[in-house]
Amino acid sequence: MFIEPRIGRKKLPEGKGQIEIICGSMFSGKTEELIRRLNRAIIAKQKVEIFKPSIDKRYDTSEVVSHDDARIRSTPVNFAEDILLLSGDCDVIGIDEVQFFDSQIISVVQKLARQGKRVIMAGLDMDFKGKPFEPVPQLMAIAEYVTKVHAICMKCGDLASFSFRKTSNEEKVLLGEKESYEARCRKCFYEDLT
Ligand SMILES: Nc1ncnc2c1ncn2[C@@H]1O[C@H](COP(=O)(O)OP(=O)(O)O)[C@@H](O)[C@H]1O
Ligand SMILES: Cc1cn([C@H]2C[C@H](O)[C@@H](COP(=O)(O)O)O2)c(=O)[nH]c1=O
Ligand SMILES: [Zn+2]
Repeated sequence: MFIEPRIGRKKLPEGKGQIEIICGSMFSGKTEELIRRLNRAIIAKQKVEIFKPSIDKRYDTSEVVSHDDARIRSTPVNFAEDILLLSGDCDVIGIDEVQFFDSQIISVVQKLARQGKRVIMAGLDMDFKGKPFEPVPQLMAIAEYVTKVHAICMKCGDLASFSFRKTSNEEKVLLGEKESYEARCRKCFYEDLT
């Protein structure tokens, strides 16, 4: 389990922020882990702002919601730059579904960390073809802390790192949950990839 290197009521000094990213396949617990870290920051009475891309309307238009219905308030935004404008003087920033943001997200999170903020993101590291899902690989490179979580393969029960798409749609972005995707291990993913 991720243990915060520091937490408390004092603001991080200017320039001493940090970037954390939680990545993995669908159903691997990224959103649950993001909510867990944000709730602990709220308990520590830190000022927390949470964002998600406004295209993600799966379970709720404003809340961040896990597949198991864990929920936390959030602000939907259209562009990465909106996060800079809306984060104000908060201490901690949470961002879910970070794979759907434009490439500006990289400079945005770097600026926030240099302002002394703790930035915690969750997102898919690979798409339905098993290819890296930009901008997540670049965010992993600049993060101080990278956590990769795993789901359970729906075919064999091993650990899963891939998101298998069950429909023939070839668009990279296709919102969905269990009706359209299932978690798979490497073997079971490539066996059925067309
Ligand atoms: N194949 C699976 N492997 C693991 N958890 C699953 C699976 N299918 C459904 N779940 C549920 O999904 C929850 C994780 O949801 P969530 O945090 O939203 O994942 P993610 O954000 O990575 O898609 C688990 O606690 C579990 O209840
Ligand atoms: C693999 C893959 C997924 N998506 C979509 C499907 C879901 O709406 C989200 C991922 O949600 P989760 O919280 O990680 O379960 O992304 C997509 O658009 N394209 C893909 O290749
Ligand atoms: Zn498998």
